[in-house]
Amino acid sequence: MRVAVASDHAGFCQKSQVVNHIQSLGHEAVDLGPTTDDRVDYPDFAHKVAWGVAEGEYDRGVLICGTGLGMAMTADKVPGVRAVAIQTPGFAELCREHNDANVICLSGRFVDPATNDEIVRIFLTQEFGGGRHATRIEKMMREDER
Ligand SMILES: O=C(CO)[C@H](O)[C@H](O)[C@H](O)COP(=O)(O)O
Repeated sequence: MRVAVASDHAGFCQKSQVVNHIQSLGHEAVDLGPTTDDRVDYPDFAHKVAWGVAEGEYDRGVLICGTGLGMAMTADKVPGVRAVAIQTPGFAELCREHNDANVICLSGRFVDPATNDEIVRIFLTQEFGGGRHATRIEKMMREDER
């Protein structure tokens, strides 16, 4: 898979590790910035990843900020994107199996790097369950067309 990765200043400390981890899992990771830990506005980076996924340039996206919350709120507004803030491996599994998430947003301030690595691994390996979940995703995504 081709995976876009970006952060703000609060997630910058974990971004390189996440990029390296994605590559070690056999995927292509594209770092969309920032290049320093200078203070930035997370929507600028959430938009880069979310639009890249929405337009098919990337298969998945990973965003990292302080909490993951602002990144998720921003990315999820882009049509075609299903972005969620994830803090545990269990939620990572379910956001793929039940919700077919295509962007996850990690916390660089409240979740340790090893846990985020495991979250990313699950995000890139867990399949969508389909069936009853597909019906719900169809209903969810209809809002993007209104
Ligand atoms: O999700 C976020 C905002 O909802 C992020 O945690 C940001 O990284 C955070 O807001 C940055 O805060 P700062 O005080 O500007 O470092």
